[in-house]
Amino acid sequence: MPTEVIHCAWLLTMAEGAEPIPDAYVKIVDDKIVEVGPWQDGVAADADVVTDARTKLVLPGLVNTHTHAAMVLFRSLGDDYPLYTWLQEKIWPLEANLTAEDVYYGTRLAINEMLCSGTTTFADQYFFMDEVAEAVAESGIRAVLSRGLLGSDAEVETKLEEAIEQAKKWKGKADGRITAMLGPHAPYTLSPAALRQIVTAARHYQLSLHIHVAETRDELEEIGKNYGKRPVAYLAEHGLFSRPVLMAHGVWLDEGEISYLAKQKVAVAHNPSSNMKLASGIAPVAQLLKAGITVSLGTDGAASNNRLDMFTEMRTASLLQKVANNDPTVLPAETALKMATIDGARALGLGDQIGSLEPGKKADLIMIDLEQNHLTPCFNPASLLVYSARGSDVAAVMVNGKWLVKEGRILAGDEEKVRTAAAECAKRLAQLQQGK
Ligand SMILES: N[C@@H](CCSC[C@H]1O[C@@H](n2cnc3c(=O)[nH]cnc32)[C@H](O)[C@@H]1O)C(=O)O
Ligand SMILES: [Zn+2]
Repeated sequence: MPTEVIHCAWLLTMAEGAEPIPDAYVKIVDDKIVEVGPWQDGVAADADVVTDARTKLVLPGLVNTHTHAAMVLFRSLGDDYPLYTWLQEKIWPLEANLTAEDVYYGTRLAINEMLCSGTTTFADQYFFMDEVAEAVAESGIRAVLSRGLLGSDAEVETKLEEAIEQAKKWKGKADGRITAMLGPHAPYTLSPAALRQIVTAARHYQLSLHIHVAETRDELEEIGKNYGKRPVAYLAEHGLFSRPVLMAHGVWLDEGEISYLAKQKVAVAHNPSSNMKLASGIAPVAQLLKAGITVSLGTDGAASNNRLDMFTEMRTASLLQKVANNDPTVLPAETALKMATIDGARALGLGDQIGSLEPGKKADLIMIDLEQNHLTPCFNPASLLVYSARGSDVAAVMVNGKWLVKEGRILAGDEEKVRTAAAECAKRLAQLQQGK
């Protein structure tokens, strides 16, 4: 059993009520954290490896709770449109030509981008889930995967069968780093019958649901026109909330819906950059938090962000709520950090395994290099992380007790190969689109 002790300048455990600890240590045995605390002589006496991080800040790995990883292939191919136009005219035609190989390399590229910017767990909703899972398994990252379900009832039936098989096949694989959910896409891409079928399957196989809800005003209007209801009521009518739900966006929610979602213990994945770029609106994050809802952060796909950098999302979430509420005390740095770590873990049903650095939890942690102009001085580590740091400040990343990034680079050493292969896939897809 290899034992590693990390000696760091600052430690943010993100444990309930814990303050940042200066001159601290983390002790790791195999894939788990066994001790944390202020550095003392002797704490590393039984260590096989002592990592000197006395110029670094250590915190839990960040949790990206909503993305479509392989969409990195479409980065910059459909900028500056509203959601429906973007999906129907730009993205879906591109996705129609995607192959399993494209999704594999796209996901590998996205994972490299995420790891290098401090994300250690991501929740994905895409297709070719076997290839997504292979990419996760090979890269060492942790993920909660769902196969997106949308289309005609017949299509959904086939995709649902596939999704159930894939969920069974991958659950707990890659040393327990992979878990699965079902991914009904959105209220406007599924019929009531399809929705009910997905919910029935989720109950039968005890799976949670990852779905886009109340993202745009257009969605509100369309669901209103078709069903005479708001999206949450429509989904509730078909039993969606009888399962644990990870709700992406939740931009257009009223007070009644917010208290209903709190009662149903729905977690909301807030994607501030995507919401701003598509001009979808401003999610009522301050109100959601006040209602006691678990609010986490996500990047959404790189075609609507266009980064997969959770530091950007922490900063943007905080600044956006301040200006929207005309109140600079709203969403302070500590809250943004919680959303990106422990609350992200809770939103994915992994709160007892990851999200904070506490004995018994998995060793998923990141290190920030403090010896940089824009990170000096360090009076308040949480503030520094949310308002000043960027993804590129991540020096090292450990997932499940294994170092995956050191000196800011992927240790596996195939970054360039993945980048070249993904760029080739993207080029082919863009050309196919143009040739139409
Ligand atoms: N097209 C696939 C399933 C797609 S899964 C996830 C879908 O979500 C789409 N998507 C990405 N970002 C957003 C968003 O912000 N709102 C709604 N859908 C999105 C994405 O393009 C993708 O089509 C099939 O044939 O089975
Ligand atoms: Zn999305």
